[in-house]
Formats: sequence, structure tokens, C-alpha cells
Amino acid sequence: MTVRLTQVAKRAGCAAKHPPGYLFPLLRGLPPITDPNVMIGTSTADDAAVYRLSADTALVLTTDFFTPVVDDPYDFGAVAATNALSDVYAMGGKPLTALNLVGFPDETLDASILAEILRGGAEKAREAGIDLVGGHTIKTDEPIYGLAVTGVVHPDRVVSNAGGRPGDLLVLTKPLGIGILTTAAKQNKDTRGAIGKAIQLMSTLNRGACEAMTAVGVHAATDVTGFGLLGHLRNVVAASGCGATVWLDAVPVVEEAWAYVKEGIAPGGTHANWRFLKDHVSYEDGIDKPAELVLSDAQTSGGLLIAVEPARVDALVRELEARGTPARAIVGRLDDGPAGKIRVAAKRG
Ligand SMILES: Nc1ncnc2c1ncn2[C@@H]1O[C@H](COP(=O)(O)OP(=O)(O)OP(=O)(O)O)[C@@H](O)[C@H]1O
Ligand SMILES: [Mg+2]
Repeated sequence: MTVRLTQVAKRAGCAAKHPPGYLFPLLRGLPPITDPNVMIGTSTADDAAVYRLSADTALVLTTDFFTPVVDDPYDFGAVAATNALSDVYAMGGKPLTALNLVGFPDETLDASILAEILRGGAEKAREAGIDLVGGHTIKTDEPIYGLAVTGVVHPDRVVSNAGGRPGDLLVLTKPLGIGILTTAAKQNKDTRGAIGKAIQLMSTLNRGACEAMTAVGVHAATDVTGFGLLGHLRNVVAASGCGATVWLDAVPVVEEAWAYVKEGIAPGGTHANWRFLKDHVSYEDGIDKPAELVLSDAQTSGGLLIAVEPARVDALVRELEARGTPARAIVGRLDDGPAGKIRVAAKRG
């Protein structure tokens, strides 16, 4: 009988992340970074660390791993690898190499399942133009897979999450709803058969989005993953020292996710995000809880959220279109509201 991987893990994908309210106090307890060549460390909760090697080269260093978010082992491998590579793209970087990070319950699952997970990851790395050069494998109670990825970027062209400026427009390159859709499938409630759409989105590399933003020149970017659109935007506005407004009707959402969230389906991580965000986000009257949950939905391998000056937004949208990104929606604007705070309006005013 085929094993359904989502049934052997309690949590799924990026929804397994500890929420910001748990992580950030821990990060503040880490020893301070002293090496002057560390351009980006943990203080701004960015997507990856950046280390200057020379005047024209910096390393981009990141790792991501999680428990199964889909049933098929090959798909799980491909999604986890796409998600891990995404943090390099979010910094404007180019991946160079990757290492496999593996936890596997060898007593309850056949080794052929792990082989399929690794095949999915390796083929995605190949698609990204890099080799898997090693890894580490331990016994665990639930399968865990991801990558540690090393990339490069020119030190003057790092796209951090701290460079946003009031007035910048916010562009999102994949629709939301992935956490809701994968949860529906895991709970056998995906009556509309939408999991295929979610797998397609999760295994789409953010390479095209990265190439588009570096071609145009943008102020800031991050990838939208476990903290949801609003959670990752909160990191951008906190690091950039500004506020933001999101226009609900401009946010692309996979249609079936609206139906499921209204039926009460959403990952635990999405609810945790929503609770954390209460102190940082205000919603215009009339915006209902399902919409708040969609905007907080824990994405696995979501798109890039890019802050770009208004004069360049048309060029960015054109470049994204040329590379076929799943979405290229202008979803909001940075403003000079209180630093770190977000307002959600029903529509663009
Ligand atoms: N255990 C840890 N020790 C040190 N730094 C950590 C730890 N966990 C997370 N971080 C750091 O916290 C920051 C935010 O990490 P987080 O995993 O939320 O973002 P991310 O790497 O962009 O992942 P994703 O794109 O999947 O959301 C990063 O600077 C990351 O390196
Ligand atoms: Mg990230």
C-alpha cells in the first residue's frame, strides 16, 4: 500500500515553523555578531545571512527543512528544495551549491521512500543549475527534508528586507492559500481537488522572480512562507523602519482556498500567525476573519514579496510576466505610518 507522507507527520511544511513570537525572543538571546564581513545576520530576521568575501563577491547562506506537506515523496523532495532555494533568490542571489538535510524513520518507512524524496530534491537543484554536494542524515520519528544552500551576490546588489522606503509599491509573485489547500488535502477535505495547483505553485522556483527584480532594481524583497504575507511583510516594515498598507482585493488567492477557509480549514501555523499579528496589523471594518486568515496563511514555498519604487513597477511587472511567474500583483504600498505596523484596506484608495 502506498504511504501517504502527510499522514506520518503531525505538522506540514512551513506551517511547522515556530511562529515569530517564539523565534524572535530566542534570536535576541544569541551572542552578538562581531565579524565586520557579516553584512546580514539574524538581527533583521532576513531570509539568509550574507557574508562579504571581497569587494565584488558575497556569500548567501541559508537553510530550510520541514516535515511532509504533500503525500508523494518525490513531490515532497521537490517542494522542500524549491523552498530552501527560495531564500537565496529572495536576497537577489544566485545559488551555487546545496547540501541535503535529512531525518528519516527507517523502522517504519521503506528506504525507497527516502530515495524518492532525495530524487525530487536533486532534480529541483538541477533545475536551479546547481549540484547537491553532500548532506547529513539522522533517524527521526517523522520524515524531515530540506537543504542548506550557498549562493553568491554582488555586495552592492544584495536585496535585503531592510531597504524598503515609504511610497514603494509591493508586488507579490505567487497567489496565497497554499497552507489552506495543503491542510484540506491532509485532512481529506480537498473535495475540489486543488492540491495539484498547490504542488505546482510550491515547486515553482522563485528564480524568475529574482531575475526580474535584479534586472529592474528594487529596494527590498523577502519570500512569503511560514509567517504568511502579513507576517513576512511585518519583517520588511520592521527592518525598513516604515509602515505598510495592503489592499485585500488586489491580493491573488487560489480560488479554492477561499472556499476551504470559509469551511474552517486552515493550518495551526496560520492561526498562530493571526494571533501574533494582532498587535501589528489593523483591518478596515468589514474585513472578515476568513480574509484575515488568508492574509496570515502559512505558505510553503510561496512567492517573492518585492518593494519597488513606483517609477519602476511597470518594468518589474513586465519582467515578471516575461518570466512567467505565477502572479505579478501590486498588493499594497509602504508608507510613513508607524514603523512595523500594517493596515489592511478592502481596496486600493
Ligand atoms: N535556530 C536559529 N539560530 C539562529 N538563527 C536562526 C534560527 N532559526 C532562525 N534563525 C534566523 O532567523 C531569521 C528568520 O528565519 P526564518 O526561518 O523565519 O526565515 P527564512 O530563513 O526566510 O525561512 P523561510 O523563507 O522558510 O520563512 C533568519 O535570520 C534565520 O537565519
Ligand atoms: Mg525566507
